Amino acid sequence: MTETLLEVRDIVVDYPVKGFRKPPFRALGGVSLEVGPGECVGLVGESGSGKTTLGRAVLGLAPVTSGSITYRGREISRLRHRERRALAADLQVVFQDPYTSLNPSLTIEQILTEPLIARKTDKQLARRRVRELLDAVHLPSDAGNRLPREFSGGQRQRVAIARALALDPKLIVCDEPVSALDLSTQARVLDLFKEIQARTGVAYLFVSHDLDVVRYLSHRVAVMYRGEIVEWGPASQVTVRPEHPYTQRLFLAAPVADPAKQEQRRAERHRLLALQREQDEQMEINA
Ligand SMILES: Nc1ncnc2c1ncn2[C@@H]1O[C@H](COP(=O)(O)OP(=O)(O)OP(=O)(O)O)[C@@H](O)[C@H]1O
Repeated sequence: MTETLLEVRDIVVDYPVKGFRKPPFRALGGVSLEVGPGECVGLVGESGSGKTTLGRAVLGLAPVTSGSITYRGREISRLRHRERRALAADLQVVFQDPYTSLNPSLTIEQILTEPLIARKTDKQLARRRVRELLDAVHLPSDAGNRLPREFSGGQRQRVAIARALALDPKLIVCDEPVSALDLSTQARVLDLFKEIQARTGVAYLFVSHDLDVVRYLSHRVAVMYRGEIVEWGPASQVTVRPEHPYTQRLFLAAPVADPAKQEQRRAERHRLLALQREQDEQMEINA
């Protein structure tokens, strides 16, 4: 990748903590990565490692204490509301839960035309665009007249993807977009993400706790642990020959087909995680 679309440099995010004079909670402790045009960067790590926070920081939804986020060379981490709205065509998001991310009282057509109408797109053009979008995510053309509750989880996620695509974005932050779906639906939605990327050249910052998902889609992978990126590089390297001990442990946790091997991995992982916790606790005591 020669050009950089998104560049995150030393981002620190502190969440305020309720309570008198309580110090804020540092969710990201100086994180850097980049995403090239048309690239998929996978973000993996256990629950609480800061993946969602990083995605939210890119979208302007997390309180950035320091560091910079540049999109096509422009600093975007502290934009005003209006400037952020102007950027919405380029930066989009698909959330985890297709059951709560769509307005239940709007038809699919209304959901898909909303961002277009907000950009003053002519009504007829908007209608044509809805048909294109439904086609792009392999939903029938009459889906537009129906409500979200008439669709399965996988179909709803297709609607959410169509909505994200409505304004031809350059980058989509995908926050665990398949983890609420059953396995066979997951595979079909992942194929759709791949197909759309090949056709439109959109880039993804793809957050997932599932290494197989990340391995399948990503060109580069960042591994997060306790608010930091502990390993970053080409997917072929990070997912096949991880160098950082934490990544190696994380990979041991990934499910495998053979139950005996799975059990062996599980025991090994428990041992390593217990060891890690002990070391972390010791470091905290010493600090
Ligand atoms: N709004 C918030 N206020 C305070 N703390 C928060 C907030 N959002 C997240 N955190 C904390 O920041 C840390 C990172 O959370 P984050 O959701 O980014 O992790 P994650 O890796 O995406 O986890 P998961 O996979 O469970 O979603 C966690 O300890 C979490 O409790």
